[in-house]
Amino acid sequence: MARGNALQKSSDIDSRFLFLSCSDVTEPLLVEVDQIYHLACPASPIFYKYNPVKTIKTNVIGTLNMLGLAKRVGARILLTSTSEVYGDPLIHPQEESYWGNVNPIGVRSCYDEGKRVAETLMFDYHRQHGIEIRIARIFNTYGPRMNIDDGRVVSNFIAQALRNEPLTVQAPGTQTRSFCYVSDMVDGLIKLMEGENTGPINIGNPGEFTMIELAENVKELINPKVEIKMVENTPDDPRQRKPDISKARELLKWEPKIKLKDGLPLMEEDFRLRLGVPRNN
Ligand SMILES: O=C(O)[C@H]1O[C@H](OP(=O)(O)OP(=O)(O)OC[C@H]2O[C@@H](n3ccc(=O)[nH]c3=O)[C@H](O)[C@@H]2O)[C@H](O)[C@@H](O)[C@@H]1O
Repeated sequence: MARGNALQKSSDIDSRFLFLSCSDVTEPLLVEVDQIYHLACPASPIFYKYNPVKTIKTNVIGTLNMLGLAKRVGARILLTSTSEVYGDPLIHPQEESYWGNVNPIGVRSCYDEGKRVAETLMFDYHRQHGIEIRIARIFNTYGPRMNIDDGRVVSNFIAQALRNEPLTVQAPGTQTRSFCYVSDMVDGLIKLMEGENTGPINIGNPGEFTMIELAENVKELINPKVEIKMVENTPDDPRQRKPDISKARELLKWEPKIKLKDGLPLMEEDFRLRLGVPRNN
């Protein structure tokens, strides 16, 4: 639990949590904490590309501020890095020793290179100041309570199927992703924080799907009549992505439990409620 100035208790959410009003990781944060989960920065490409300067500030200045806080109070800090540090990967599946294939000046760089700098800062503070660090490389994650208009592929397809709108597969549709259910992800992050390994450690589900396969799965599950439409893609979209999770299995004794075919209906239920589309519609 955090204590400090600018604290505001939330009455409508779990009483174990306190929300910090005026909190922005690009500003110094004066609180007392034992552990820091540094999750900051939007992860949806639409959102992180909307204000790329703010995205890279969050990754660089935000990480410096969180490391400064960790140093001042002696806290352990976990950074949620990303599979995007591997860029458009030339080895498959991706293991942590791979240095990646990233465009340093592309439209995704604010996020990809931002997270790469964040990893560098974590290790520099660890080596120079002895800060206890943990780095997770998160692969695509989905689940209930995701923003309906988040813009990422799983939420897009589910919302489109429920609204009876075409599922927008970005060309060529053969690009792959590996989707991890949110409760598996949270479990992996807590195990990493509580364990003895700095990482980086891949946390993700190695089940790999093309975007056409994902669209077909969603169509079959939610709306067999919906159209699948090929649309233009955005620059630098990685062509393949699948985590090698040997390290997570061995060092954290963690592996995902929920397969995509079991996780999608849980997300569908939540989206139906929020979009007001009952099952018999
Ligand atoms: O979900 C995540 O956790 C990841 O989301 C993004 O990575 P990306 O894989 O590009 O996420 P999406 O926007 O969901 O795209 C995945 C694939 O689906 C395709 N897509 C997306 C949206 C859509 O409507 N249709 C569609 O075919 C994209 O072209 C891409 O190939 C972030 O950049 C990652 O850091 C983050 O870890």
